[in-house]
Amino acid sequence: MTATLLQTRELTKQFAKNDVATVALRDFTLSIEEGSFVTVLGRSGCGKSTLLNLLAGLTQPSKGEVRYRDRVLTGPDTEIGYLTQSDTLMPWRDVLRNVEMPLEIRGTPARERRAVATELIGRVGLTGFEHHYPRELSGGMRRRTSLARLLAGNPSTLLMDEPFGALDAQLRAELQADLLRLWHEGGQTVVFVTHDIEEALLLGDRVVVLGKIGAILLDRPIELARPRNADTLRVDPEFVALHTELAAALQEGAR
Ligand SMILES: Nc1ncnc2c1ncn2[C@@H]1O[C@H](COP(=O)(O)OP(=O)(O)OP(=O)(O)O)[C@@H](O)[C@H]1O
Repeated sequence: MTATLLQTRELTKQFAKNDVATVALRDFTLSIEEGSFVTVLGRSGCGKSTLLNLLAGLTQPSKGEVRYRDRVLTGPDTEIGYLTQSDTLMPWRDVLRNVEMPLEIRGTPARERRAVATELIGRVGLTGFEHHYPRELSGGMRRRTSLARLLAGNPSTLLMDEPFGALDAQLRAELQADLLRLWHEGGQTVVFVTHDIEEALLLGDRVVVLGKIGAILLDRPIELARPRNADTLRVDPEFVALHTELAAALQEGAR
């Protein structure tokens, strides 16, 4: 039996700016099982990034709580890794030293952190680029470096906010495949935010569709066989039916 790892209870987040209040998320309740790959699908502005920031412990809820391994999350946790939409690589550090960062923070001895970082750089396909700086890399290579840095912290949970959104279709497909392989090898729990239906179906064990202020419009297990190949899936009747169902839910949420 799988255990619940991450749980939100009536999570609400309200922002105030110039005396105007915006509710980004209201009474959001969700349980995520350990080792699962959950994709969160929703249109722009529905509260996806707000949700991930709360799950990462980076912001505190206005109401409700996030529980991680059955304790209330009150701040960032080294077990929870977060890959944001934008690049947060240190421009003055080369690939190797960027990937070493989480290990450095933890006080891992230099020799060991070099070995771990070098291995991870290999796993994301960047061997040979250890001494390149972020400005000398393509967008896809920067994302791979960010992924390696995320894994260097050895988190058991990966929160990913549209991590491949800005990449061309081919690169995106490559990184999706890399991520699935790394997840398969590592067994982490993944919460992956996207606004792309195909991406949600290609990656997830379960798709949660959000409407306005984080209302759950649909929470659907995805039983498509793995490994999933985008080209063959597109003509798979089960995939087509799921795509139609998710598109309808998204449309409903826009009303
Ligand atoms: N720091 C903030 N201050 C004020 N309002 C905010 C803040 N962060 C988010 N919001 C508001 O909360 C709502 C949800 O924003 P959020 O970034 O979570 O949406 P999203 O679904 O991630 O959007 P996108 O897909 O475009 O990234 C929006 O109306 C946004 O303007």
